[in-house]
Amino acid sequence: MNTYLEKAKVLIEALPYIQRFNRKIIVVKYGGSAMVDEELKRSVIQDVTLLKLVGFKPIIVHGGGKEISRWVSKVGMEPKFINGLRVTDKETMEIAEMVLGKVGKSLVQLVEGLGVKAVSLSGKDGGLLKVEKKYSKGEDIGFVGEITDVDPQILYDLLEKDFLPIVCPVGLDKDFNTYNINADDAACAIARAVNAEKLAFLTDIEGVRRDPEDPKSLISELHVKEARELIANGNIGGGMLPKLNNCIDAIENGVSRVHILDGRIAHCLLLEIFTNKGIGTAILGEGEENYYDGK
Ligand SMILES: NC(=[NH2+])NCCC[C@H](N)C(=O)O
Repeated sequence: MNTYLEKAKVLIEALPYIQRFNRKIIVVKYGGSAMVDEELKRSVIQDVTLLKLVGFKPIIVHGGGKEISRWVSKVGMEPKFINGLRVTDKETMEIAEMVLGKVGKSLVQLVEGLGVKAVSLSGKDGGLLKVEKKYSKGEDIGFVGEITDVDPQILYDLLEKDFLPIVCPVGLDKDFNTYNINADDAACAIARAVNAEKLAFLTDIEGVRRDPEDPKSLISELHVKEARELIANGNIGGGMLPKLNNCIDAIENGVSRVHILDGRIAHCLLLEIFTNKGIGTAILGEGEENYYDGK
């Protein structure tokens, strides 16, 4: 096939997806290596901006990457751990909130640079994320919150005005104290609350593996039922387990498809969303077939 035709084929493969996801909400959990490496960062932002410009409604939910730890040690604080979890005392929470705010604005800057209007906010804004204090095996780990309620109105308002919302996982409890939230949990809760068409996690692994030790055992499509079986049989590694549980939770609560993608691959979002085969793991609801037969 001549190369012009080949290029055209790549573009036309995207057509059914552009049609299908037009005006649909796609929540992207942005974290891991893709946040640290400048090249990758640019590629993620280009992808999300492109999704916006072809008519989807992306929402970014981001973590702080390694930036929070970096700033904690920069100000000379000793990180404290309980059960392997960092304790978020008042000072740590203050730094986390500052760093997350700064990360959000740096993403806004990149998106604006590509000609799309973006707004960064935290779960405090507009009462977006309400939390209660979370304990780890009964131990107090400080200002770490579990989401109890989501009010997505602020996101709808921003989307309606054509802004790209960029959310950091900080929320308030019933007494209006500030808490840090796990970014995966925040992305999942937001995707559920807005009935997102898609939720995509950018991670540091190719996707879900059939054998946790074998990088070549990537599962391209996984139905929730099979995902539950893999978990029950102990076939899901420690880091993937909470993610996969989040994926199942999202699918069971109205999100059509969840994607676990390798954020270390440049343009993983475009490769997943605009091709038939994708590059990561797509998790589908019961009885759902692939949309297209790949022809
Ligand atoms: N890992 C996979 N098998 N992905 C398939 C993706 C299909 C389609 N592009 C979608 O976004 O839904």
